[in-house]
Amino acid sequence: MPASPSAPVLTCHGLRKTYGPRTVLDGIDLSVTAGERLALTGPSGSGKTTLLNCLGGVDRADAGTITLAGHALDQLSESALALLRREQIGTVFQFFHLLPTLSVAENIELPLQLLGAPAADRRPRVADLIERVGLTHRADARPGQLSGGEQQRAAIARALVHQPAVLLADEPTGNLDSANGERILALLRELTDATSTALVLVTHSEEAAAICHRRIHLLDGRIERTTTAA
Ligand SMILES: Nc1ncnc2c1ncn2[C@@H]1O[C@H](COP(=O)(O)OP(=O)(O)OP(=O)(O)O)[C@@H](O)[C@H]1O
Repeated sequence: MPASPSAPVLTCHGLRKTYGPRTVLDGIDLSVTAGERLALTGPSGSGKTTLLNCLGGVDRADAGTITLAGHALDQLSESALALLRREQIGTVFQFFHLLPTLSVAENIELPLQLLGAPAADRRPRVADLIERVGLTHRADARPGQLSGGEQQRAAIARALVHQPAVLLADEPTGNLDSANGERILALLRELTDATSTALVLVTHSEEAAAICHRRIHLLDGRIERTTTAA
């Protein structure tokens, strides 16, 4: 499964993050190209989620640089960073984080609304994504009426509807049984291939790491090893 040989869409150099006296990330360098899937693995507490949050601009690092779609995150104002995140990042979580009062279609449409896309542009994008994740027949349901696997499929559609450069996923199969987990992984692979979206995937699961082109294993906030899929 060759990744696109294009320029990196997300890089970090010398990333460092501390919480009080504790150094949680200690000099992380990585880069991801368009269409590439990168797994972040490592024991509990090794810094995976902290790294994902820094890469996504949710947390500010204490030192080092992060460049997303050509923009150095540490040089952006809060409002410019928020806009860049909205445009260039999609996020999938373990517990779905869909808004319970909105329908599946409305949840998926939300990123486009927040970006101010006209309704005429939003509708075909939403219809396309709902179909790709196999939820057309559930478009009007509320998230609470869906199974966990269906909620995660809706969350993936929401994460990709605005065509971000990077999809960040934190244990996306962690709350699913193995059959639903497999379906979610197949979907992530298929959709990131089809859209050339880079994926950074935090996981404890071998099956999830196996859909990735490369794996970075963290230990105590440092990269212990990097492996490339055969
Ligand atoms: N807001 C915070 N304040 C203080 N310490 C924090 C904070 N967030 C994370 N940490 C600490 O940073 C370390 C790394 O946490 P992180 O969540 O990144 O690990 P992880 O590798 O994702 O773990 P897991 O696999 O259990 O989710 C942990 O020791 C954690 O307790």
